[in-house]
Amino acid sequence: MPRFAANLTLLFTELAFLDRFEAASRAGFTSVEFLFPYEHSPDAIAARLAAHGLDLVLFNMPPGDWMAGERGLAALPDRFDETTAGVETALAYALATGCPRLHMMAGLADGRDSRAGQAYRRSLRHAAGRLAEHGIDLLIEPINRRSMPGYFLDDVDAAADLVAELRAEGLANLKLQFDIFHCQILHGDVTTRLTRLLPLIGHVQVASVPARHEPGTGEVNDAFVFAELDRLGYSGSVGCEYNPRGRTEDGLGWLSACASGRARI
Ligand SMILES: O=C(O)[C@H](O)C(=O)CO
Ligand SMILES: [Mg+2]
Repeated sequence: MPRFAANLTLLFTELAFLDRFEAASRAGFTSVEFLFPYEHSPDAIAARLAAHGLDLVLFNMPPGDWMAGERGLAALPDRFDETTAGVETALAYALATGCPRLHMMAGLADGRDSRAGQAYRRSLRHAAGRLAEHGIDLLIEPINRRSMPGYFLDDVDAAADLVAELRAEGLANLKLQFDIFHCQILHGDVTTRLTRLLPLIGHVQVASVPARHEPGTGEVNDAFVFAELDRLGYSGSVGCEYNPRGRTEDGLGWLSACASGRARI
């Protein structure tokens, strides 16, 4: 079975953010991810990770004004300075915590807008260069527009093509963030895409479809997908980026079902 990372933005929300690290460790997780750490210092995050023996496997670069509805800056032509400042901010957290990969969100823009496409490539080239200096990977994630209306990058195959294009230019640390939840909503055909795109994938995430709850509670046989990841030799993590149906701990039975190798969760 893959190594599962607790997403501390969505899980254990019964607790304050900094208290979620201990809860994740107590629940048996050895790694975590989250959207944004920026309300806390890098040292505070690093201290919680160390105190509870957790690895941090992913977080997002600053997304602009999230509360005002912004969902990233990279494809916004007039926000490059803020984008580059965000890379430096995220890099400080990654270096303090040992996080090996960062997700750069594109923002709300028309995917057919050439100016947005040029801005996106400029942002990715800059960020990949800065992160490569420290051996850190840069990830981009296609997100379905039902979950995030207006999001610039909303197609898995187009995202993979862009990763391949820029990797061929030399951005070897640019990788695809493959969220099973978004892929199922956008396209279906999840395991075929996982197989075809595996060389480009830097991180996987999971949630049930359509409700975005615990794995195994939706239309996808998530246990089958996890077994396929094993068969494919995927050595990364699977981020548990779902909204628990009740108390987080009460919904973790799927983890032990996976560990026991049960065919369905
Ligand atoms: O929503 C998602 O699936 C992304 O992983 C994310 O972090 C932006 O919300
Ligand atoms: Mg995701």
